[in-house]
Amino acid sequence: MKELLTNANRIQGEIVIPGDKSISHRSIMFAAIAHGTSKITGFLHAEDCISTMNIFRALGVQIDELEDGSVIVHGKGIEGLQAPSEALDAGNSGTTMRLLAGLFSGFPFKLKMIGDASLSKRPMNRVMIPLRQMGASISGSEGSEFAPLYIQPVDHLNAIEYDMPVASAQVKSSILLAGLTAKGTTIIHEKEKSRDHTERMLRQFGVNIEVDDKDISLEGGQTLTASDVKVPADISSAAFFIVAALLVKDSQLRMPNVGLNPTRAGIIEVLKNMGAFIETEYNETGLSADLTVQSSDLKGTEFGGDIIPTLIDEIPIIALAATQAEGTTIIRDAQELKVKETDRIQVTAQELNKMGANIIETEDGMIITGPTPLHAADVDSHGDHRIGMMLQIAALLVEEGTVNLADAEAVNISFPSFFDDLASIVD
Ligand SMILES: O=C(O)C1=C[C@@H](OP(=O)(O)O)[C@@H](O)[C@H](O)C1
Ligand SMILES: C=C(OP(=O)(O)O)C(=O)O
Repeated sequence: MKELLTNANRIQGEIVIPGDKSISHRSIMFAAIAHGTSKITGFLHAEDCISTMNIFRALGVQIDELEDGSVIVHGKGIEGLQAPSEALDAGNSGTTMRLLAGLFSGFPFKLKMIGDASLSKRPMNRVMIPLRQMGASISGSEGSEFAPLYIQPVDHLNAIEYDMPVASAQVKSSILLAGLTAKGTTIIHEKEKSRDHTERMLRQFGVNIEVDDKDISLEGGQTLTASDVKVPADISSAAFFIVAALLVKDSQLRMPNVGLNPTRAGIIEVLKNMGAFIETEYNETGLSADLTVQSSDLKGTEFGGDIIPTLIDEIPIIALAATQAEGTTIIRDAQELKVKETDRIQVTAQELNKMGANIIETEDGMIITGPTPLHAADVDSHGDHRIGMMLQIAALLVEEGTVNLADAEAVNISFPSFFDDLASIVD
């Protein structure tokens, strides 16, 4: 149990948010399968990305971590990777397991991928079904769709044309990475646009990939060329500090260089619709911005549909903001939350309601009525990093008593310095 910070007077100053998790994973993957040496600056040194890094080390790739936090990857090309001597451990990371299932399906050696208890309960048919259509030999534990995953070498993969049944960047990326080693042109049609880091970064590594809004195509057999990657701050991590500064009175917080790729920036739009003061000063790439946030009086809102994939990981912290907003907030079309590290609809409602919130779970989201004062309670992250961080921000609003968090170490999955960074800006 960790005793959380409570009763915050104000939040002031500037905070450097750690690197984007989605981009950090992909920077290691693409640099490892590229020819030549790539330097990654702003890399996220957190458990999920370390799982990805260790997997490529086990495949024979030299990866150096420098003292200034940057990472040098000595790429070997896809054909240069070696068969590992042990099972590859994706830890808690869905991104690692699903993207690499696609990449490894075209490899000439057999592999086993394992994960922790949470990852071993997350659905893998969403990648195994299209990968089998491409000719992959991939199966889950004892005929199930769950990890450990077993991949056997096949003669070759064939490209497919695939209509995505679910909005998921992990599924899209898995198929694209299998498409790299497949014969023919892989074509994907998305119903709702999911984060496009894979498409942008493959292009940066020299891959010819065509993107026409929700239609993507990539020809197999292409090689990657080393490229340096500058990872911006993670909007999904910044989200906790944004909401903290909005909800704690008399606050003003600046966060430099936060990634605001349009396929990830839905939280800014939703919070602004709720009345949030958030200033965005974009840099020249148009994909990241310096953010300034001030305490704001919020009102309830409704959202669903296409915006959901652009803020999927931020829904627990948006739900907390909604508990402090005037009126009702309705979140729809977010059923994907049920298959994250926890069922984030159920756990968000259960844990915040313990503190006095009024959240009703629905099949595909939540109905939240505010504002409700939050009171002390013992709460639990259930091993989910985003739930743990959201509950610490909730605790800042508790005026009396102690809030204890079970399984607080979960924050190490995406944001190891979270508690220390927060303490440095809270009065
Ligand atoms: O591709 C990625 O880096 C991610 C995609 C999303 O998952 P889904 O593809 O399952 O929606 C997101 O929730 C996850 O945190 C990271
Ligand atoms: C869902 C998440 O990650 P992953 O799917 O990679 O485990 C997350 O970080 O919120």
